[in-house]
Amino acid sequence: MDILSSLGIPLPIATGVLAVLIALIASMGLFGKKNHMPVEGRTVLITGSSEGMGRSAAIQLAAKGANVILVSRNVGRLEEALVDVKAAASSPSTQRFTYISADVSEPDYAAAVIAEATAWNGGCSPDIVWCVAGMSTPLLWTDDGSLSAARRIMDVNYFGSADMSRAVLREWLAPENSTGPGSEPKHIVFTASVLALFAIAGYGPYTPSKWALRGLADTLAMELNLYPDNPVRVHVVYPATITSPGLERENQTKPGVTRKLEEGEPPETPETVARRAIEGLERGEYFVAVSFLGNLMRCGVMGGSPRNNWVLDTLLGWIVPIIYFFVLRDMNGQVKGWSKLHGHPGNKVKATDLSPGSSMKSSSQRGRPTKVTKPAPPPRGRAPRPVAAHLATHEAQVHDDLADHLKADPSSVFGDAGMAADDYAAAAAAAAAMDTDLTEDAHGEAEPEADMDDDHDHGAGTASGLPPHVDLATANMLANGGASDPGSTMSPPGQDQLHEMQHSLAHAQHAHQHQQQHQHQHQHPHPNQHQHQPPAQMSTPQQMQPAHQPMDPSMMKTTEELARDSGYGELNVESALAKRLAREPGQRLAQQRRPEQTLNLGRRSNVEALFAHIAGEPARVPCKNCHKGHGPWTSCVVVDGQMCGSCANCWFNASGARCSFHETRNIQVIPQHSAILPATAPGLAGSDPTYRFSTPHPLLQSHAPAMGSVSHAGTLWTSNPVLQQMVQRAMAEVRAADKATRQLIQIDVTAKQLALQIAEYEDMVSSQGSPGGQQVMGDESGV
Ligand SMILES: NC(=O)C1=CN([C@@H]2O[C@H](COP(=O)(O)OP(=O)(O)OC[C@H]3O[C@@H](n4cnc5c(N)ncnc54)[C@H](OP(=O)(O)O)[C@@H]3O)[C@@H](O)[C@H]2O)C=CC1
Ligand SMILES: CCCCCCCCCCCCCCCC(=O)[C@@H](N)CO
Repeated sequence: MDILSSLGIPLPIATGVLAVLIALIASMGLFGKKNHMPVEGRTVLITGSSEGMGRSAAIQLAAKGANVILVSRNVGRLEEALVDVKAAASSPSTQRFTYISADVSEPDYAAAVIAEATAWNGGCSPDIVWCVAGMSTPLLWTDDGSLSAARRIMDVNYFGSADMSRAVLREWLAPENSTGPGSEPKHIVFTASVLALFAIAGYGPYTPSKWALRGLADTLAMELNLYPDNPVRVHVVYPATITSPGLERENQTKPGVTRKLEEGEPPETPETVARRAIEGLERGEYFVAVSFLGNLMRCGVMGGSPRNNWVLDTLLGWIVPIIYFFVLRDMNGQVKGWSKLHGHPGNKVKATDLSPGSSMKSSSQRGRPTKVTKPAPPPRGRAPRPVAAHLATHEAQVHDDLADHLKADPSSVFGDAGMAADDYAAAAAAAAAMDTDLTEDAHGEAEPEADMDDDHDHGAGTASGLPPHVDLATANMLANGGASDPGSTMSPPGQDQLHEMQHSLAHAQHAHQHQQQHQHQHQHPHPNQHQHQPPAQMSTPQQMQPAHQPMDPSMMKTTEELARDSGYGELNVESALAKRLAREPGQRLAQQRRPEQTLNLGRRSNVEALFAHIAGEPARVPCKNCHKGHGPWTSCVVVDGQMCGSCANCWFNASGARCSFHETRNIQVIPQHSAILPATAPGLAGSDPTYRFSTPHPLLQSHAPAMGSVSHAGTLWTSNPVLQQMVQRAMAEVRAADKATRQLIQIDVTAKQLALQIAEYEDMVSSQGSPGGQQVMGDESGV
């Protein structure tokens, strides 16, 4: 009831609602004995079941005795999910499980999937089909890319489910498949969202796709009466926020105001949502809401839809408009308040506009490139929100994976390299613009996106839509490891020269390495890692004040090596995050609380957890679970910006959702973009030791935003082992270098210094009027 009282809803109404709710629960007890959707021995096909709620539903239905067919695109993740689903089976000897890789957005994909499923199932079509596959790219409606996002989302969320329902209904409803009026019904389940019951600002590209599902379901609910001999039930599930990989992805583009508005309904884990959804299906509900507010919202929209319970739904339906009077007043007030506080959304760079390194400028400047930052044609319209990349990266990467059966990990696309959606857009643009020799990781994301552009109109929002200053800045970051600030980028000639110098330096170093291939491997940043280096990587001593531990290069071990030293042999390093961490300098040996315990390192996320434990930074105050002595290892370690903020211990064997550091537990502190983290966030920083918004070191200040791209924003390098390692690595590199290499390093350092000075000068010019060109506090925190 918290939300109600906080919304100022009078007590009598709240009490009335409560009374009806109690009646509702009681009536469920009275009417709810029969299981309307038994699954034991039956076959369930679930789309979108490799991750998130779909995966949890598959596991729980397996535990209830169902045979399960998983459907999604990424084979690697399907295989992983299949292992967990099999492990949950209640009678493993008789239950059967498989997966089918398919893209639900492909026109006419479903008939083939149903045919394959039917063949696998001994000629019988699945008894229950649950369409869960979905995606979301929250944006303001006038943002760049929102329309192409809407089309894409409609293809996945609506047509993906519509096609599947049609394919399976053509099977189920065929005359030769009649089973008689009394037979156990088949079930087609759609997955919508509470947003299909109550819309909030910022979900324009998404909400209609879910409303459309409601329309289709109502249609089918009536149409299915045409087939009394082929009983089929249709259902729609309405989750609110689910702490899934999908949520992490959508948060990359979510407008600040949207985050604020959705705080009213607390996030739930995929397991909880799946469990409540299944309970509702078993009760025989048509519209399945999985929370109290969800149920209220459901009763508020019933219109001509079939009711779960005519009496209660109607009673609640009378009350809900009164509640909405207050809710809408409050929410519209919040939106107006937001606009008062933050100004016209188009007049400033929103959180997601910020490429790493750009800083919030004074309001007169926001989003408007200056002469210096704008060397080529002006950007179109308002400050661009390069979102097409968000759409394209995860998605295109999966396409790519499917094509060559790579087991890459798109779920960590945004997290793994520490690059946000925007960075990928910029990276792609930069790649196109400069024909840069991007490192592997960047290729992985940038190229498929280019492919996507052929099919969709995303390209307009990315490569061509981005103002050149972003392209160049990001290209610079990619090329030299991040020493640039898009808000203050050098002019193209300077950039080009620097780039060339670096290019030749890289070549020379490479050649040199070939000549003397020896102990270099530990000191030399891996080519992939190079782009993740915070900007100060090769800075001069007066900038970096190297850590005073003298370092023996041969002492430095990678995380993977330390994992082996800790007794974990044979590791399957598959996910992008694991790959990255494996190469990073290890910080510690992993010490198990129970050394006799054998950890399941066949699971990719567990390898990530192990590596994170070795490479990460110890939390100042352990999370609640570690404090209680849970988790495999003896210390509480986090890798900034990874694993949804949860610690390595909690990430092990779970999604970390229970970790008290988990970002969705503390939604206000999730950085929209780490580049705009508030310099100080009293209370927040204090309450969560993993978020340390210390004022950037003065020497790093101008580069702190760029460091956002490597998820170290706001962390003092002196207290950050990764940065320390970087300094040490740089020292080691120089010490180990011979004369020729040292000369090259000297050129590199000088070039970077020059670039820094140009950048700083530009920053100064472009921030005239804003206080010192300093990072202005981010506006997403509500602080
Ligand atoms: N997360 C949330 O806050 C909410 C989510 N929802 C809805 O609930 C459902 C589940 O959400 P969530 O748990 O977050 O899901 P996730 O985003 O975590 O997972 C999505 C699943 O769908 C699959 N998928 C995505 N696109 C396609 C595609 N084109 N073809 C085939 N499979 C695809 C993914 O696998 P792969 O990438 O391998 O294809 C994955 O298995 C979705 O329909 C979502 O819209 C509703 C309310 C809130
Ligand atoms: C009578 C009723 C009272 C209403 C109270 C209003 C509370 C607003 C909650 C909005 C929650 C939005 C969750 C979005 C989930 C989703 O679908 C996306 N995450 C997917 O992208």
